[in-house]
Amino acid sequence: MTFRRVIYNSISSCNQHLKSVYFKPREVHRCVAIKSKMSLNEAKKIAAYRAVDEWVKNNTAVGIGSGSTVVFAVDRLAQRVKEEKLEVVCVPTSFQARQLIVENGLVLGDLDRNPQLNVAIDGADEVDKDMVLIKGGGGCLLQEKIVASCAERLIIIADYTKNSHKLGEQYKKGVPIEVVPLAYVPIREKIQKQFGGELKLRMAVAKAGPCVTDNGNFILDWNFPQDVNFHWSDVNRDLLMIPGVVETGLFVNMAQKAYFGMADGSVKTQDK
Ligand SMILES: O=C[C@H](O)[C@H](O)[C@H](O)COP(=O)(O)O
Repeated sequence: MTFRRVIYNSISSCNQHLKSVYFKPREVHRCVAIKSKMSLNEAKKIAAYRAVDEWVKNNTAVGIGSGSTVVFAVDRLAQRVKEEKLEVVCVPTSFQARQLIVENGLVLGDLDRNPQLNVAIDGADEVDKDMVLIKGGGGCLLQEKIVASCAERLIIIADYTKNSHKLGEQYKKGVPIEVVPLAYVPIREKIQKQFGGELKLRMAVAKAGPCVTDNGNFILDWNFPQDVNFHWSDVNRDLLMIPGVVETGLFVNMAQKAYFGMADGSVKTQDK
């Protein structure tokens, strides 16, 4: 097995689609499984580039989100830092984000030294009409929410498949909920009883057993009932009251603006 194949196989037990952006287009063409993602990647790229161009200014601290769309944002940020000699400190939301910052030669910060960020730029699994987000499809919700809460603005970058009227319309994997491992069974039962739906312990892909987050926790993916009109702010608060729930992938009243890369090459924006 070649070194590149080992890397390809090892990318993310939690987030398979990251593979498509870690490999150059030339290599993507060779792999049938990720070839169909090309237009989505172009959509992610135009959204990410536009958001970085509009929101990252000189002498600022920027939260760097996680996932496949953020790869393009970091790429653009690195270009701008080089070309415009921008001074920007980047605070990561995951191990993946930390690696992206370091590998792109950007200045790595942390919340100890940069507790207040000018902006955080992050992806989302779904964005509804009220700008409520589902995040955590790649298992990075906890640090993402902390970093977003420290930023003056949370700017979302995504492709057109994330743009929904109602949560659950496009993203079918449910709301990720990060939980302390020893409590996952009682938490699963409590949520099922209180809200209905089904919760699945997220399993790792290239590892036996469950997906373990950067914080050493498990993830329950809550496939919530589609026929209930949830008030997401209340649901989020109630979920967080359950002992052992560390964080939810529901981001309510956090994002101010979303950029969606569209299939026709345009970028659609949505404001809170
Ligand atoms: O846990 C992962 C993060 O919340 C991502 O921002 C989210 O899953 C969107 O990722 P992507 O840009 O790969 O669609």
